[in-house]
Amino acid sequence: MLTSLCLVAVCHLASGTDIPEMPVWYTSKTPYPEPLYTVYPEPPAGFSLINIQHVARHGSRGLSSRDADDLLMQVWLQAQYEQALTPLGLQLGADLMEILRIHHDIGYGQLSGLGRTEHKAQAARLLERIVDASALEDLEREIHVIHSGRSRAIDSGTAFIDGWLQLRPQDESRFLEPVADEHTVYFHSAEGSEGYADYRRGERVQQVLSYYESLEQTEDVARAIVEALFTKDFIQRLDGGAYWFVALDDDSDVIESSFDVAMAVYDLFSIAINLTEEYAPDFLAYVPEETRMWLAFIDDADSFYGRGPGFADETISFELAGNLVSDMLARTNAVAQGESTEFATVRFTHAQALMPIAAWLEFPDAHQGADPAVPFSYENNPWRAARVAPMASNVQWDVFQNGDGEVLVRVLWNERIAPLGRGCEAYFEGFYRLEELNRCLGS
Ligand SMILES: O=P(O)(O)O[C@H]1[C@H](OP(=O)(O)O)[C@@H](OP(=O)(O)O)[C@H](O)[C@@H](O)[C@H]1OP(=O)(O)O
Repeated sequence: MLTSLCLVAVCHLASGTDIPEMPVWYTSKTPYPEPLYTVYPEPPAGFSLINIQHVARHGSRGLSSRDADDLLMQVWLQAQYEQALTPLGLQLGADLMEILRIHHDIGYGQLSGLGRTEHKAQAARLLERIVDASALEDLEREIHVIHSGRSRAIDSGTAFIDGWLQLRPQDESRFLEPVADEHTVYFHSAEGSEGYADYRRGERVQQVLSYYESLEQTEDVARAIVEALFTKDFIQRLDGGAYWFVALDDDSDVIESSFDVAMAVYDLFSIAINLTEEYAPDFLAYVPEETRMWLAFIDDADSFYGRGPGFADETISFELAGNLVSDMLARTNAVAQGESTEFATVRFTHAQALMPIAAWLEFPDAHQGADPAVPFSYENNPWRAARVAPMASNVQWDVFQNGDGEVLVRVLWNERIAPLGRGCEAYFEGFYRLEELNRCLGS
């Protein structure tokens, strides 16, 4: 009795409600919160694992491009030249030098040591989850590897496979050559995504983001950050247009205001927590406590409209995730019908896929669009990038079949049981009949 109760209790905890708490000012660059429990509900007797469908964001990384570090260094050097640094501002210089050095060593947009660790550990937990599966021992059943084509995604796949082979070296020949497939895992950059690109850069999104930037609270937060670093005269010159700092690698990345400085400081804080294995300095000292929530909110709003649920009256910000779901369904059906010998397909991509698929599948708190007349806020919407798509976030389907050919799919989100939306009826908690998934998720 205790065992079954304990299992039920743990399963409930592993059902997506045991998300480890993290600082409320973490957003899309949150390192992966490993599940507190990895005990899952099992399928009924007679069902055995036949296939796994997996898609994950790359692991923790450095800055995606040379911007916040380079730009802030330019601002700092100008302030130093004008003797316009506060004592904290003086300290910032050494930390900027260190973060620039780290990026020189690992490269911009690259996986960090923590990122590799995250994916190696995910492979180990997946194997632990399916350890009794007889199909795992059928070395003729191949494993497909798909990525976005960008190095951090490719390297995440390599780390995942390394983690897998450390435990099962006999599987080396099962992993097929990794291939890039933008259509299914990088659909916002693939052919046919022009409508999304127009939306992402279009007036509707820019208007709502400009609205947030215009708010008095944004001004107050920016001032609190810059006044801790620079003299008032320097800040007045900065906001008066006296300077125009441009990123060396991309002239669209500029700092020309206190707001730009504040977001750059926040970006460095956000990325430093991805670089713990590189001993990156802690930028939290430069983000006063009273500013953190609002900066996180501004960052989340950009992700929410850019690749999350977006506006409630349209689906353009996430509808292309249907390409990925269709691929997962097609492969599952092919194996169930005996038309494919794949054991698993593992995919490695970006927030641009994991945020939209969470909205498309209508996972809890991941899909509520914003009323066009009432902009997204932390008060009116539960969406948080740190929970929806942290680094290495993932969706996994464990596919089971019995002797009668019936198929059940265990749906996991960030390695926890998660209920699907879109009217999908669960067979029981965490499990869906494949025919139900074809009905509620099929195109
Ligand atoms: O704010 P940055 O420039 O880091 O934004 C990145 C995206 O990172 P995110 O903001 O989603 O944390 C990055 O997604 P990732 O999953 O690869 O980390 C994306 O690839 C990169 O192009 C930037 O997105 P943007 O929409 O081009 O600003």
